[in-house]
Amino acid sequence: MDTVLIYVIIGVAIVLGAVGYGVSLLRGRGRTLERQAPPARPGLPAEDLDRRPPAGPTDTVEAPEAPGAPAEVQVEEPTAPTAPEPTLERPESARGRLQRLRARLARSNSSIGQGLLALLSRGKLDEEAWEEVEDTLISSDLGVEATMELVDSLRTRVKVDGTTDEATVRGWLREDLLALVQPDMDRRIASSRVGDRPAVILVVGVNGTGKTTTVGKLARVLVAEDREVLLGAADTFRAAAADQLETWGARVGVATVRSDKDNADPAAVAFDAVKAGIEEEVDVVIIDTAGRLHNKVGLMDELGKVKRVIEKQSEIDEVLLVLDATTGQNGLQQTKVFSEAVDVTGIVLTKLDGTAKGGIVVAVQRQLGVPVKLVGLGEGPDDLAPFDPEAFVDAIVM
Ligand SMILES: Nc1nc2c(ncn2[C@@H]2O[C@H](COP(=O)(O)OP(=O)(O)OP(=O)(O)O)[C@@H](O)[C@H]2O)c(=O)[nH]1
Repeated sequence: MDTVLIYVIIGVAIVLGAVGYGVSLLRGRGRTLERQAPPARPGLPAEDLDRRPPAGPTDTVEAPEAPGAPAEVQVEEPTAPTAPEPTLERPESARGRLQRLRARLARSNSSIGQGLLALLSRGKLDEEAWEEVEDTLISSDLGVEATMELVDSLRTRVKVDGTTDEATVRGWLREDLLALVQPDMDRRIASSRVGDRPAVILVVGVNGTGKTTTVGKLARVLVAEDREVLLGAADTFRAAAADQLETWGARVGVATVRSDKDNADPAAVAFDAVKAGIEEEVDVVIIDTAGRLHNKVGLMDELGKVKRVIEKQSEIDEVLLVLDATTGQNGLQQTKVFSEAVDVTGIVLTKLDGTAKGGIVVAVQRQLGVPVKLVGLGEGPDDLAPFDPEAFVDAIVM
């Protein structure tokens, strides 16, 4: 009986040993298969090819010749999976943007210019004709005061010179319009470090005017000028605004300081953004704010707090007010409240591509006493241009 038991134990031991060996073989094979699987290659768009390091020759290992085996077997060494390289866009440089967008400007404003030239070049300019000139200018949102100035100047010139030659009239119109646009205003944007801190730009305006988009586009303008930029998502009212801003920034390698909480305190986000900008020694911090503020008191309170909190660490170098050109004179009324809450230093006039009322440039500068510094001429990422009075007037009268 004992002998039988011993044989059984020996038999079980042999079977277990064989099973264990088999399992270890399978495991080892599994590992080999994993290692050999080719790593997924991250796809890189064509324009990014120049950023890749030059590819080295493929490592090939010659297998020892085995009887009956093919002459040469190439075994590809598995390459370590590489993290996908961020593909950064190269924004268009600021110079020449308005020239590129001139056609859009001309398309929206040509009715003013052509209408005026047609009227002014008429043989005889009677009272009725001058009234039509006035109406055309007022309907372009130029404002009554500026319209009167322009018409008075043109009437005097026509009277003194006695000509209605089209080229001459065009020249006068160009000169007078340019004077109204005030070409001498300083339209530079504060975007360089001031001493040992970054420049700070606060962007304000009614909701839907294009603030977040403008902050994103402005970051691109500044990146193209080789500035190091940091964004602050202090529009905590609209949940998607921070994501939107972050996406704009990521496209050109610009970081965004934001809060993960909905309805976080915008002043706290603005504070953190400026703090990070100082620590990281960037050139400029741009802060987006919310526009949906129910009343004047709410607006004053919130923007006032954002401003005060930022100023605990740094001066604010630029307050850009974003205004939708298609809202015309009504939009202007709304913006007055903003200029009372913070000292606006420049205007961004968006959606100028969608209106035939380019006169709003003159009206807004007169009303707020600050220059239009940037104009939005489309939804494309590089459709924001520094405002150039001459190019603007040329697009109207040419
Ligand atoms: N055609 C045109 N559309 C523009 C321009 N600028 C902005 N937009 C569009 O305007 C819309 C509103 O832009 P946002 O940047 O979201 O507006 P916002 O002021 O940040 O809005 P809130 O966050 O709600 O305050 C978007 O569809 C933009 O693409 C422009 O210059 N031309």
